[in-house]
Amino acid sequence: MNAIDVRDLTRTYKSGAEAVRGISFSVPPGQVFGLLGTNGAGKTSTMDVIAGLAAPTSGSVRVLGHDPIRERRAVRHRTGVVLQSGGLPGELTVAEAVRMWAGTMRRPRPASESIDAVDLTAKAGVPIKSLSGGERRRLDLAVALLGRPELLMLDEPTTGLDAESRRSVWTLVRGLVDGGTAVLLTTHHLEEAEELSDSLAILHRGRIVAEGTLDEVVATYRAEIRFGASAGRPPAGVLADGEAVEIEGRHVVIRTGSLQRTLGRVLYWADGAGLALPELRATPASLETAFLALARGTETLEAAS
Ligand SMILES: Nc1ncnc2c1ncn2[C@@H]1O[C@H](COP(=O)(O)OP(=O)(O)OP(=O)(O)O)[C@@H](O)[C@H]1O
Repeated sequence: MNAIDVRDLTRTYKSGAEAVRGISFSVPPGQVFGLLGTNGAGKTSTMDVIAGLAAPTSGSVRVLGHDPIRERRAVRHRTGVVLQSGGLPGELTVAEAVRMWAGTMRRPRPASESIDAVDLTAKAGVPIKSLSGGERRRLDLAVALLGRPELLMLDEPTTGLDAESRRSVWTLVRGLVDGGTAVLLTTHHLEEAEELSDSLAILHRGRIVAEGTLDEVVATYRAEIRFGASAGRPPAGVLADGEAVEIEGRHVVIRTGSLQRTLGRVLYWADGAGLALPELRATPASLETAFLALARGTETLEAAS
């Protein structure tokens, strides 16, 4: 059974804002599903429905086979959630807060084990209000881990964490996933999505615009060759159909579905013309390329062909 099944989900706010406009995806056990997107794309609106905090406007959501609102009791003990606003009382110490949460669970891990898993043992006696932003984020994660969840929902879990803490959270998440936990992850850190996601979807204005494994998503975007505009555009015949050439600022930019072939042609042209291509750079497609293409409103290769 899938940890999450989302079918034709929409969510419209009272203001009329259509935050989610008909999305479907599934997350099997033991996998990380990355939900990515531009600001306001609908990630948090989707996560809230899956976490049982809001009802869908239409469509259906199943979490571990259950309706996350109507069958909340069946779901609550089997899931862990890290949302953007962790709401633990600031007067309590780290250890007190984690023990308090453990008291509400059926078979919690020992509080010290959860605290240790997020490297907060040295801060166990410190009041939450004195923690740094990154330490609070790790405390939220410690609480989410307490119930040995089958599904972890992580909404931007490493925002505000330094590079070392971020990596230790990644290692922790991968360890849980190797043990069979499913993870729904939203993040603005593309490196994090690349590092953790077994599959991912990119949301844009409430719709999924790209979905699949990292390789599948990236393969639908174009690689880029760029060099100084002083060299001029390659003449007709150098590039194949469907390869776009533009002048962007001081650079000639060529976007292509076949980096090796196009680069070969460009270099052959430049050699023949006795041109040195200033600041030549060839960049394969990546999640970053995909995002920049979204921001520019550029079509994917599939849509363009
Ligand atoms: N409570 C609300 N009332 C009305 N509109 C809302 C509400 N919450 C979010 N929205 C709108 O819904 C859309 C999606 O917002 P959402 O927070 O789900 O996006 P997001 O992908 O999580 O964004 P970000 O990356 O900026 O956190 C946005 O246009 C936002 O303005």
